[in-house]
Amino acid sequence: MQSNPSSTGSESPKAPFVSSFRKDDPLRIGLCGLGTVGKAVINVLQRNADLIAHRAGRPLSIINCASRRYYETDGLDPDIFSGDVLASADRDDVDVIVELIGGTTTAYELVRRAITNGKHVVTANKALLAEHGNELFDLAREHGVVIAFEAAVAGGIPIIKALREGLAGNRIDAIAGIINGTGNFILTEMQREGSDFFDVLAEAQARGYAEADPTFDVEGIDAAHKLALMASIAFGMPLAFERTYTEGISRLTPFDIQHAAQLGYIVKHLGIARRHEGGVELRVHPALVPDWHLLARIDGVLNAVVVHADAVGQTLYCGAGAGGEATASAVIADLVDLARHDGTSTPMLGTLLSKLTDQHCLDINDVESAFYIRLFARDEPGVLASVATILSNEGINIESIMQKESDEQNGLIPIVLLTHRVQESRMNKALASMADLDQIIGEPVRIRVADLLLDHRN
Ligand SMILES: NC(=O)c1ccc[n+]([C@@H]2O[C@H](COP(=O)([O-])OP(=O)(O)OC[C@H]3O[C@@H](n4cnc5c(N)ncnc54)[C@H](O)[C@@H]3O)[C@@H](O)[C@H]2O)c1
Ligand SMILES: N[C@@H](CCO)C(=O)O
Ligand code: NA
Repeated sequence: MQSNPSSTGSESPKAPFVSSFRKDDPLRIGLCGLGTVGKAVINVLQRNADLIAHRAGRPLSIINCASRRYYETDGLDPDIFSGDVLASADRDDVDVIVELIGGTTTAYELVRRAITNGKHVVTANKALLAEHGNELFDLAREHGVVIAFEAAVAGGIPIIKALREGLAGNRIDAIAGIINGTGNFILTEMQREGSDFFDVLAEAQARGYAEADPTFDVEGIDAAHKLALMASIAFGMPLAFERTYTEGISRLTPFDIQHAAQLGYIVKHLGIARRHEGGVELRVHPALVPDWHLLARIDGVLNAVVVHADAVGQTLYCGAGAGGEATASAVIADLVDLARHDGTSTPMLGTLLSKLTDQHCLDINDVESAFYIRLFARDEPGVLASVATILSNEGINIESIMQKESDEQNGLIPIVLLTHRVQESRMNKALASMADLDQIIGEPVRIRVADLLLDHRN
């Protein structure tokens, strides 16, 4: 593969890797990891070989494939298979390593080794990039190669290309999205069928949506990985995964999902990144989305990202956020980019790495939201008045309140209320005071109401 160090925007500070073959020769791929995504990459590359070669201007050829196990059904010549992924990075005949093994240990070693050997890397591994990206992107820059990662964020949706290239003329003010397919699949089933959390998780795993460690999906870590990557491009800042506020869906109950629906809201798990005067807000958590909003209608494994930008306004990107072929679509798009040109002319994070500027990340306690609150109270007079007094003492206005019939089994009354916007620290104080009331049983539940800056009412 030929690199052009003088191309505008190049991140290569030193002599780039120049391979021995001409532009019309195949792009030589070392595919590492033959799981859900790896197998799908093979399938799609084989099925659409001619049209991909036409578009790329040359064939894309897997010349080496490494994974723990090989199956005949993987559809590859067994002669190109090896059990040693790290050895793929040392081969002289490989131009690009496609890292689809996942995790942050061997994958980290593999990617470092590929880069130091002058190979481009295409990866779907958001955990690796969110945790080690600042170092790995720098390493790639030093060696004149790129790390391409469209598949790492929102699966098949071309959101990285949209943020980095399509919106390059805009100041991006906010991003809000459903960016974990497993989580959205679980919430959709809980909402529609009142299904049990763990049954739905098992189905998402069987369909190949979930991470090797599904805690990453259900505790919001995977979404935070993806949000950090998008925020870096949108705001021109280094990756700030460790400063992203992260809360998952594992404590949501069908009770709250159904009560939110009665109030006109659908519970979704959102990643939100927003620019403020004094910094940025990076947060991942469940949120109530008004049922008329487009994001409320994104169901199952679908992902959707809304971007708010100064020139274009709001744009919405929607599609399959997980699954083999959908993710393979994004992996192959990156490979086609590399086959067409060397890729080093587009900054990997949309801004030259040397020009990225760190931003202050707001503490979640300083962020303002409206809240859904649910309490279980003893069926005694005065409890509503006590709750209202606590809220009023913190300057919190109530938007609406629902007091339900007492539950026949435990004799407790569910109280569900919506508040106006308030700083999170004040809400936390109010919740602590409510929990201290004798009549309140168990921990109060609070879910933020999404403030999406949008009005897609239709
Ligand atoms: N599945 C999805 O929908 C999806 C979507 C987007 C991104 N991703 C990302 O893509 C990557 C792969 O995901 P997947 O779902 O295909 O995972 P998977 O578990 O199905 O496949 C991983 C493959 O890599 C192999 N492997 C792992 N460690 C290895 C090692 N040390 N040596 C040799 N082989 C090894 C495994 O044997 C397996 O074949 C992950 O980073 C994941 O986060 C997955
Ligand atoms: N486990 C991830 C895969 C796609 O990144 C999800 O469910 O969204
Ligand atoms: Na994508």
